[in-house]
Amino acid sequence: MDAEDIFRKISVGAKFNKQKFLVDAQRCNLLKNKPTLGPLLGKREKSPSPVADEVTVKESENEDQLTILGSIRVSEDGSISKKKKKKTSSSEKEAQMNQEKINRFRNQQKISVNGKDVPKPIETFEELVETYNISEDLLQNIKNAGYEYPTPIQMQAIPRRQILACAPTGSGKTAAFLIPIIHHLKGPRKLGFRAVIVSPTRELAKQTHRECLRLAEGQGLRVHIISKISQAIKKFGSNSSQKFDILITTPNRLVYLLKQDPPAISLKNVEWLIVDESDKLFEAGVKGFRDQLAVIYTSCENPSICRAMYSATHTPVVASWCRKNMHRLVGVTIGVRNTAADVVEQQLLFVGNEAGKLVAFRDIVKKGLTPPVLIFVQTKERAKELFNELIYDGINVDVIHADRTQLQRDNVVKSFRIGKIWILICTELMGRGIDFKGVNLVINYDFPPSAISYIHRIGRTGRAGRPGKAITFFTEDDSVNLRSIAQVMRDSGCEVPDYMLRMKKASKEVRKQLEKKAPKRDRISTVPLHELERQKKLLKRLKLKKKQEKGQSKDENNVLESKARKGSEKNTKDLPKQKSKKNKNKTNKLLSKKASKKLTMKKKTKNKILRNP
Ligand SMILES: Nc1ncnc2c1ncn2[C@@H]1O[C@H](COP(=O)(O)OP(=O)(O)OP(=O)(O)O)[C@@H](O)[C@H]1O
Repeated sequence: MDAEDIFRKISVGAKFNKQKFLVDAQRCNLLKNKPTLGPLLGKREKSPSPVADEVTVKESENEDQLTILGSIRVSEDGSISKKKKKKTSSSEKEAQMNQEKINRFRNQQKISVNGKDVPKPIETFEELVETYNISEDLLQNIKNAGYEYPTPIQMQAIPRRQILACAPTGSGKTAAFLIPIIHHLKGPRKLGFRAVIVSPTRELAKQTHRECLRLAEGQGLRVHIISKISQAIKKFGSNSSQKFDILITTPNRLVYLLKQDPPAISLKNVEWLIVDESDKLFEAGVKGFRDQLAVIYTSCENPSICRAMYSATHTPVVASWCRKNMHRLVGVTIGVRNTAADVVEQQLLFVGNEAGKLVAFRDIVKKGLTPPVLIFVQTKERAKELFNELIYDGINVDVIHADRTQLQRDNVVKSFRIGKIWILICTELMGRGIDFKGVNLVINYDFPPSAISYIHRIGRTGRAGRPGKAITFFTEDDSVNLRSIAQVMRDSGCEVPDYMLRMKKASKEVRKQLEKKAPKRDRISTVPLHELERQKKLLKRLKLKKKQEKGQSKDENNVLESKARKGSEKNTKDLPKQKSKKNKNKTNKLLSKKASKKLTMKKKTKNKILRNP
């Protein structure tokens, strides 16, 4: 048995540092003489890098031996000798054993970490009291929320560190960042905001606000959300009492306040900055918030600030920014990055063409559908069209999109939460973060613009470990992202036809284009086009007629008004001109009183005359 055979036997399943191994292999002349090791060494033709050369020199004193795995050494003649074990102290041994235990636990929970001195994950919430000294009240709030055990992301993220966290949809990321904030702020102060949480939509900000109030109950912390800008300017400005602690906001509103002259809010005492849905907020362009995030980032001047980025999806842009800018960063990933929650049963449904979608949906309804259901479409126009179709089907349906007023949006969300609405048609606006408990089915009526969007959309079901289902309609026009979405499905254990995975990958440019601009689709309507045109014309004519009628009655009113004005002008010749409507009315009342007095006087004198001719 030669060195190579021994190496093969003992290296089954081991991970190698190619660079280091290259050096060792060279030392034993394995590279020159034994080409069979090629695949393990990567591209063999390449000469070792200067770093490798350096290592070769340093390790030259061991030239007669090839170190393969930690404690085993192979001499040139092939015999194995046990490396003299370095004497380890009992405390070192204990530390080693503890680390092994931690690693085993992380493996069980599918937690992977990177960074230096990563804190030990907690196994129970009670541990937070013992190890991190969190208050019994906070622990009680956690329990009152119904959280018995921490989820994997909570296990690893609650111990305070700057963090880049990636964990599946519905896995409890919100509490993972709220609990450490509530604990570390240690009650109210008069320093202005000390924690800022940025969310991409107002709906998500409101939801996080609610969760924060629930977890911070009894702690005295003042948790705010920016509802009305005008109110916020007065409330948080420099003249205010600075009696606020946590702010949950969308980037635009906060930036608006920061850009006032003088700024209507100060972030100088912020100790925590949380960027929720970080990959969304890092997106540049009209749909992204990158510039706004930069303004917020620079306004948080506190040098000991702790920043954390959370999302269910990981993008290299966020990761590289964090690596460059966040000191002692800890990276935490739960499960496999960029996969859908594995509790969601996913299905792709070929519907032929646009008209086929309505047929397919009605078919699903016929077979029986358990509400609540979310239906995603690509634009607000299509959301309105689909709503107009389904409203006549006798289904309890409503729609939410950016064109609806804030009050309407709030009411729809509320109604859907309490079960008043069974089916909610929505756009990408509701794709991220929204936690509707118990959504049974997500229908992607329009194909998602990217695999990332797909993961978030279908993540509205299957939350907190509950099962869920997602059906995605597709037509021949949806081939660009079919492959990547099929891959996401396969990665989370769903069956997909092989041909989808073999499809040609669309170029990055084409995919980006699709993300920026939704593809053109036939309108959603069962009414034939000519009938639709006829209805449109009819509606136009009706509107015009109404306008004309209004105009006519306006003209008539104008004539009457001008007559009345002339009359009153006569009576008010000696009065100063009245400006406001209120004053005008007062004058008219006064005049009419005077007139009626005159009239009664006249009548009285007339009667007198009549009585005493
Ligand atoms: N430890 C826990 N035990 C049980 N349920 C929990 C726990 N932590 C959070 N939850 C519940 O899980 C649900 C999902 O949590 P959350 O909204 O924080 O998910 P998320 O990871 O932020 O999802 P998304 O990526 O979609 O934003 C919520 O209803 C929340 O109340």
